[in-house]
Amino acid sequence: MTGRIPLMAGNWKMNLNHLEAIALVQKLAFALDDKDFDQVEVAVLPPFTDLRSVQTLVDGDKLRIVFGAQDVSQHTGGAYTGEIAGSMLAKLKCTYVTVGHSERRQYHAETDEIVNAKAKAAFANNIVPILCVGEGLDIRKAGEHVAYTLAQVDGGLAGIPAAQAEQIVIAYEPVWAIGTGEVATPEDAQEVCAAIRARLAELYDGELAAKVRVLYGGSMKPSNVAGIMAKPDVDGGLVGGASLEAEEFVKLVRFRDQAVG
Ligand SMILES: O=C[C@H](O)COP(=O)(O)O
Repeated sequence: MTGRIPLMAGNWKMNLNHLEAIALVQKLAFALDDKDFDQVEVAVLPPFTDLRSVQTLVDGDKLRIVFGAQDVSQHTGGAYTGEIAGSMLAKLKCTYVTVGHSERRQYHAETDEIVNAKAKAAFANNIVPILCVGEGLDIRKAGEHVAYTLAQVDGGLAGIPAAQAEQIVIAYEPVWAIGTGEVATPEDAQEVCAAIRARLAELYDGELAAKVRVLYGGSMKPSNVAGIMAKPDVDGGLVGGASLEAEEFVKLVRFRDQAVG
């Protein structure tokens, strides 16, 4: 984690309405203190319908929690019913947006080309993409997980210049570990996160690779966070289920206080 500030990002997925969103952010703000925020960047990624409420709360109370969206259109605007443009997210002061989450790839047929276009749409609006990559169970069983994940990294970063790539966050999320309770071992997470960093060094250079934060996601919880975060190439977590309860998420932010499971 050399020189990189860990990022703990709560991906709320399709959970919590705007009132529940306000309540959760207030609980997090109450529980976390400056020492936490000095050591870890804390982000929430609520559904689109919550973003304005979260922004108003964060701005009004000058909270150190940052926020972002779970998806962005590859288009800039116009006749794309149901889509949300990057400029709209920028207007709400989103810091981050996830692109290529496995649930988008699986249920919405998002290809690497689309994910790449979405990453570019985010950068065009000064929003940092959290590029999600990771293999399914069949690929892991076949021993192809590193190659498969790196191909997604290549596809997601195609044509993205170094000045933007150095800001990106990459989240390694083995699909078989998402929402299943089946967590990857710290060694599994380290293997792929290190391979992602090595690929960044090949695509760009070592200095850039050393700056980029690579997160792990998949059934991260207080009982396993310390072991995973102890690995040198894991710089944080993209957390689903455990980000919906303030008490759990605060424990993940305070990963240094948790016992190694
Ligand atoms: O984006 C978050 C991941 O999909 C992990 O979700 P999970 O923590 O519920 O397994």
